[in-house]
Amino acid sequence: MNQKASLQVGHDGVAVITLQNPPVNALHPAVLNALFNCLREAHARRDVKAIVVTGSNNRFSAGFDIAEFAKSSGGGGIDSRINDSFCSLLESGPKPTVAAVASMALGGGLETAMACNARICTPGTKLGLPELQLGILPGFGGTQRLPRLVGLQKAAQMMLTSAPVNDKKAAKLGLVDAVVPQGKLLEAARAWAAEIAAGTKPRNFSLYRTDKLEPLGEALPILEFAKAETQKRAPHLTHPLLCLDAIRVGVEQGGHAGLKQESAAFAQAASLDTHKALVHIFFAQRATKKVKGITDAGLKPRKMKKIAVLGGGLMGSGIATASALAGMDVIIKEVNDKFLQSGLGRVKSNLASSVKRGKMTKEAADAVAARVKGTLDYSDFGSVDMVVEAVLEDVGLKQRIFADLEKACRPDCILSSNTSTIDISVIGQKTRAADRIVGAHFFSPAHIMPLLEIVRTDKTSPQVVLDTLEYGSAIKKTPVVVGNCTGFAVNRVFFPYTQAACLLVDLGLDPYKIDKAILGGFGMPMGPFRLSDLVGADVGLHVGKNFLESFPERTYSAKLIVKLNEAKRLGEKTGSGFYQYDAKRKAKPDPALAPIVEASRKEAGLFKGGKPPAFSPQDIIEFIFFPVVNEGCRVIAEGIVDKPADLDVATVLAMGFPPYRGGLIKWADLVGVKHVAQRLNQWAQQFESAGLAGFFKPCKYLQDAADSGSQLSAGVRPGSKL
Ligand SMILES: C[C@H](O)CC(=O)SCCNC(=O)CCNC(=O)[C@H](O)C(C)(C)COP(=O)(O)OP(=O)(O)OC[C@H]1O[C@@H](n2cnc3c(N)ncnc32)[C@H](O)[C@@H]1OP(=O)(O)O
Repeated sequence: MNQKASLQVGHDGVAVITLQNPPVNALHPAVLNALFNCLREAHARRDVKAIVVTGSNNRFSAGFDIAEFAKSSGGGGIDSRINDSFCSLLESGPKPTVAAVASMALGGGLETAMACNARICTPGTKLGLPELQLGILPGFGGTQRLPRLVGLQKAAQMMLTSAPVNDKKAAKLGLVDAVVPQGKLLEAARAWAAEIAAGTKPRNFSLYRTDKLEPLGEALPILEFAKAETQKRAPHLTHPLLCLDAIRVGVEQGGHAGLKQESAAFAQAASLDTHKALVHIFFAQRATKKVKGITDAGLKPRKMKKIAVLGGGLMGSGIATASALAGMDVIIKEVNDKFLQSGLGRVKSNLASSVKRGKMTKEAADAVAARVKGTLDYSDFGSVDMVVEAVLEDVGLKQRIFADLEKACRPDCILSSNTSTIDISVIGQKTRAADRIVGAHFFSPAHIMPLLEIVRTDKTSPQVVLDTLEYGSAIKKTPVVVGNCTGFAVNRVFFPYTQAACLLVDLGLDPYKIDKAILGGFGMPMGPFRLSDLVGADVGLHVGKNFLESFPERTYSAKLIVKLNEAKRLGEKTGSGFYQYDAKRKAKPDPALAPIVEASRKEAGLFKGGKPPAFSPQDIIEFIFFPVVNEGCRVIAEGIVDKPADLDVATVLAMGFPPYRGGLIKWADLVGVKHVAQRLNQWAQQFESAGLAGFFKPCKYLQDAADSGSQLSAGVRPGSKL
């Protein structure tokens, strides 16, 4: 069995307990059990005077085994009594303990280390309590020991942000007692443990320390402030408040009372859907890199060393920036010197803004910028491994470019397009290079947004998909492989989003009320109308036409967007759209929108005046998102995504769908598939006479899941007919 802990006693009388569970020594219950048994043995043995706890493969531990959370409902079977006893055995057993920490001590890993009487780590180690990211809180005493080791202010910040600290910071804060080179770690930890046993070094008990804790009069306001900030920043989340509460009880009533509160709070947080959703996203995000028929086909990914970007506009310069930041040499090609210089300038200003935000030094930024060269022709293209085309959305232009690229590039060079609306097969129609043509769809701003949609056609070779996956990972994006269709996965799934919102307005609802329900009520970063203003009503109109052409039976042709275009209210870029904007692009409701809304309603003929229909914020959320779920189900059924969870990751990373709701499809499962189907059917019937049944009618995948009681996340069953 790979999940264990082993015990070795040296001539110095120090027992070394090693946690073993590759790759990150996650604390599976079997590992915890073995640790407990090793500890009991070490404490009992006469030849042992002190104990060192460490991890195999130069890593301490990434915390409790998250896969256990996914298996069980509610807390992964963590039993607070056992946790209490293993940590108190580490801290207050007969013999002193020292944690020898390399590489990482996260979550339960750090909590194990904090229960030891001293901690020594290696350079580069990251230490933190990221449990809140998983919808839970520290459950092995972290809420009590961290504040006592580093002070309340810092501890609360570390837990609430889930951000780890590095070895230097940890030493400064007093979280670790020493930092030593990797080769000296065990030796130093053994010596430290022996010295504690000999009484030449103090034996510290984190749970009982008070020297770092702020006095009560200061501590309580710190926690109150943190609570108020959390409620403002994350109004939908309960578990951060449960965490703060456990800290407060410990500060007020002592560490043991705090531990008790922590256990109760942990159990409560673990029973909530937020926890299930966030654990799902944790694994889903890692699984996007595993694609059937691609990553299991025995192929070896090639590393991209030099890439060319066609077009130095907003997207092209962002793609060039991300690639250069990953250490690649980059050529930007433009049509004239003026455009080229502005493209190169954009790369520099992207980097300058990273310097300004303290993300990198000026020297590092200069070195990255030096890797980006400009050109006006194809003479250098023979040396590039991959091209990303990011020119205007014009089929003819793209086809000409790809024909030129076929001549200018090596026959193994990947030819990719960043198009968001054009069929990838059509782009490559004038070449004989269909097997190495692929979509590389970035989201704006390309150097910041974390998602990369990799669009494969039925001709794209598995090797090219694999290499593009490797490129995506290299530039620190989460790559999701999708099939070729209108809108690919993200834009396609989200096309009913604005349409449903416009339909609600035509039914008599106030657009600002709709945005409020989706923003504050649901937790999207912005409502559909604010988003439309950001993207531009002209772009919205163009994309809407694409969908109308591809899916006429289920597209609500929103007049509201047409009317905004007619009024030249295109959104942020023209200073007004659904909202009006000040010089700082701050949005304000605009009374001048009313006649446009009225004209749209008149043309739609769905609202006869009087009182608008009663829609609660929850109704608004469901009316807008259930058609989005329905389209997501079509995308799953058609095999556009490799697995439903890919859609969850894509919607979270590209659209800002709240991760604590699990992504689009997981959310629908948590809400209840039957409920989703029932409401869609109800609206399909209600709006049939207005010709809108198709907009709502559940697709077969969704209806079948509702009828059979299965989850949408389960994916298409082999052999099922959809
Ligand atoms: C009671 C306690 O308070 C509760 C807890 O401890 S909850 C756990 C708290 N710990 C965490 O949240 C840490 C989660 N892990 C991470 O942040 C990152 O994985 C890491 C920083 C450790 C490593 O990152 P990176 O090098 O990019 O590798 P990454 O791909 O993420 O992980 C490597 C593998 O380890 C797995 N893994 C990482 N942490 C894990 C954990 N705690 N449990 C189970 N598996 C874990 C990943 O799923 C991945 O598996 P795969 O190769 O099969 O996809």
